[in-house]
Amino acid sequence: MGNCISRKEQENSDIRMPQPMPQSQPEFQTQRQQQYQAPLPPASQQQPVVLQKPPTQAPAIAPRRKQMRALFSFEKQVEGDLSFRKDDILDLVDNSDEFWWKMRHTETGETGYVPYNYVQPYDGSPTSMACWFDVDRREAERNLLMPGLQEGTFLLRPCRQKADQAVYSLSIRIEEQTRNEGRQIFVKHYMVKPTDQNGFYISPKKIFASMQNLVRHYQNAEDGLCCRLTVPCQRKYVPPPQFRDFELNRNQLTLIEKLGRGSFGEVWKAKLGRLVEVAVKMMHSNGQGIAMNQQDFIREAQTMHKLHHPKIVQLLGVCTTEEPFYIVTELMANGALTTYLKNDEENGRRITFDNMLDMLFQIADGMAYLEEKKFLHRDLRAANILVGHENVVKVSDFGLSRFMEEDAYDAGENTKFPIRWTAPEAATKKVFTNKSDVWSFGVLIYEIVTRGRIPYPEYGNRDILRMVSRGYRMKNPHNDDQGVFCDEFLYENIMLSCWKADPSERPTFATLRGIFENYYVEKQHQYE
Ligand SMILES: Nc1ncnc2c1ncn2[C@@H]1O[C@H](COP(=O)(O)OP(=O)(O)OP(=O)(O)O)[C@@H](O)[C@H]1O
Repeated sequence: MGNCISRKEQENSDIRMPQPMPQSQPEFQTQRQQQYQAPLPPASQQQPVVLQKPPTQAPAIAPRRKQMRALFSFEKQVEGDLSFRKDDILDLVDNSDEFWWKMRHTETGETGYVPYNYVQPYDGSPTSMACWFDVDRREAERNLLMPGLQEGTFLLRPCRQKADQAVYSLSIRIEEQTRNEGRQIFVKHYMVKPTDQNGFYISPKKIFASMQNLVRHYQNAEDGLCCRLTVPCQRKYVPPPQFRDFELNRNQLTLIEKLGRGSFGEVWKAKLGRLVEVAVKMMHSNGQGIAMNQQDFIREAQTMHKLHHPKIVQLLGVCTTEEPFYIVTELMANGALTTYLKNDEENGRRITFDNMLDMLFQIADGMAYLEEKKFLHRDLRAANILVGHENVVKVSDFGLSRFMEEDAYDAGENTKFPIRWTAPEAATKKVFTNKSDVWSFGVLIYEIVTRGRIPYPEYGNRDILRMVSRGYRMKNPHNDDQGVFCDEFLYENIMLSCWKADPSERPTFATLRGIFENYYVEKQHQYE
């Protein structure tokens, strides 16, 4: 896990006093080649503007209209969309819709809709820089710890602790040779603060007139940072575009490969148009334990379509004009977490305890979003968590269990009802709340730390409900002989609190997210 320095440590960083330096290039440039792709000038010409008082006048060339730069290529899906290539510059025409912005291509003059998360501002602000990522600390670390990146790879992101101010964090990949553990890779974070005159600084002794100048300076010289900045972090994975039409045309889908089968039917990898890879879940409205009224299904899917969070699998659209219905979602490269965890065992255990904590943070983050939206999952377990690249995990299949037939809730041996994951009040009285989801989250922790073991391994379905209702709880699965690590804090303070008999005594997902975000700090605090 990355090494996160505290603010105090950061402020104590050895950032040296500035030397007088010549002025650098103007801050705002209209040519994107100049601003984003120009090779750096020789080191001698790359000195930063070092100013005690940055100039208050406006940038040399003020933007005439709001322009955006394309982060990824996009191919139009339906009439009215606008196709573009990565790095194209687009004029913003109308952003009144949350997800689809009307834009004009600056080269072709064509106008159309583009997904809002495929573009970034192109106005010289920090959020328009190639190194800008709109992510939190953990996500920054995940991006920077990917294999194959060079030391000094960096990104700029909002500082969550100071969300109300224009404070940023600069996150940098560090590699260090240690005596015992060989080469260690971690991430350091520096707070970048604004001055009253639109300048920025890491150390108040060295102030820059713009974020671009600050970054350029630390690309040239370490100057008190833990290492010199090298290259901006690459955006490796293209986010799924939100389709404008909720009802998709199934003729536009090309099924490629069967990925698996669940209670609702088969799941296929498919292409929508030429560019976008998706997953298609095929569902029959009746039979095999499913009782689905088309109108209910569409209504539920419409609600799910409006949920957007980096840690929940995005529902992109549906095909409901004929059977089987299709649910089209974002494709997750590594499939279900259960299989991913079990394969890890076979592959010689590459997922560390820190990786597991990181997964738990991501899941708690996604669930905290659903909690905030007052949406119940009802079937939270490792089989319904999907894995993307590099241990990215997302919550999937939320809300779908509503379409299971009532008798599927009988706790028989062969039932589809996930009795091992379900809170007693939900299993016995059908009272599903965010707190019953929290119970399931506690069981999911067990699955993760044991790398996919079935919960309550020694008991059959019928016994579990009876025993749990009488107060039985799974023991701490920590067992050195079997290679299971689960520390006391995780078991006592988190798993057992998720399994409190009284739902109101269980933590919220927002609390759980906070605990996993700062796990070691929270743990230390607990034992002080
Ligand atoms: N979006 C996706 N991206 C990649 N693979 C997926 C995706 N959705 C499902 N899969 C694959 O298809 C399999 C079946 O998924 P599905 O959600 O239908 O069933 P399940 O969750 O395993 O079981 P159940 O339906 O009982 O909850 C998964 O195990 C996973 O491997």
